[in-house]
Order: sequence, then C-alpha cells, then structure tokens
Amino acid sequence: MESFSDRLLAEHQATWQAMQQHRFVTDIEQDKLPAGVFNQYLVFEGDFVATAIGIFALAVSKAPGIRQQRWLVGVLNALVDDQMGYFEQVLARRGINPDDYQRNLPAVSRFRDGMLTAAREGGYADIVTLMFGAEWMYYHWCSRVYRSEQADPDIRHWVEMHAEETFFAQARWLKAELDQCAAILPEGEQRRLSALYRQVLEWEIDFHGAAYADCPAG
Ligand SMILES: Cc1ncc(CO)c(N)n1
Repeated sequence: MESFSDRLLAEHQATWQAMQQHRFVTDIEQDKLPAGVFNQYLVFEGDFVATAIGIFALAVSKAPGIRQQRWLVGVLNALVDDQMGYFEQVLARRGINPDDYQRNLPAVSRFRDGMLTAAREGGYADIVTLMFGAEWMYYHWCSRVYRSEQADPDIRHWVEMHAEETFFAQARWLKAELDQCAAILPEGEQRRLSALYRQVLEWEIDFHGAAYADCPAG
C-alpha cells in the first residue's frame, strides 16, 4: 500500500511542482540569483531559525515517547548551535545588517505565524506534517540544483548543506515518522493533515517569492 507521505506527494503534485520550479529555485539552478535577493533571503532564513526552534520544541513536548524526543533534541541542538552560528557567520561575511532589510513582509509573517500556530494548536502528527512538508521539499530542490554550478560560494554552500546526507536523513526521519503517525489515524484526520501539508507548500512558495520584494525585475 502507498505510504501516507507518498499519498500527500501524489495528491499535491501541482503545488509541489510550483515550488520545485519556483523562480528562486530556477534562478539558483541557472546561477542567476541576484546577490541582493540572496541576502534578503538569508535575513528571512536567519529569522526562521527562531521559528523552527519553537516548532521543534513543541514537537519534543508533544512527542509520544523517548525515541522521538531523543532525535528531536538532536535537531534542536543543531538549530541552536550550528544553524545560529552559521547565520552569524554568513551575515558577517556578506556584510549584511538585518536592520537594513525587510523582516516582516506579509508572506514571511504568514509562513512563520501559520507554522507556529499550527504547531501550537495541533498534535504531534501536525508538527511532523509541517516539518516533513518543509524539509522534504527543500531537500528535493537542493539535490537537483546541486548538479548545476553556483559561482557565489555562499549560495553554493547553502545548496550543499541541504543536499547532503545529514539533512536528507532528517527529512527521511520526518517522512517515516509521518507514515507511522498516520497509519493509526482515521481517514478524516488524514484528510486534515493532507490539507495542512498543502498549506505548508503554499506558505513556502510565497515565502520564497518575498525575497524578490525589493527586486521586482529580478
Ligand atoms: C523556508 C524554509 N523552508 C524549509 C527549509 C528547510 O529546512 C528552510 N531552511 N527554509
């Protein structure tokens, strides 16, 4: 039988493709992403780390057992140490002062608040759906784009970080975890999670468009 996560991917193919072919993704693939757009994106992403910490903390508190908590605490640890450190370094290297950039464009707030609210109000399966939606999609476009070249070393490194085994393992863990959660859920709950998954992809598409806000001509 088709797994629940594969069912979600099949049900929302069009939305998935819209993200995989997003201008932000194809610009990186064709090595023509304007540096200013990447800088703005890094500011949004640096802010998103704080959101991700909040979401994974809720996952720890709602997880059904120690097996999940042990893994999720590892994820949290990587976010607070490696990811936070990464953003400090890359912003400094590129001379980015976040105060000079947009911080709260509607598409960015919608993604952040939508994810956090869903994580707060939902159960463990909801949170796993959110993060599976975000990470599986991200791994896929980065592993494709990895096969082309990016001249800017920071852009190249960003793609590599999300195409490498550590990140893939995290996305795979979420996928397997989602399948395990969904297997015991009634059809109505599965349909609700499917709608939430699609919502995540739509929030993501708009979030990635927001980096172009001050650069409409590309
Ligand atoms: C906006 C966004 N979605 C997904 C990921 C993958 O973790 C990310 N880093 N940023």
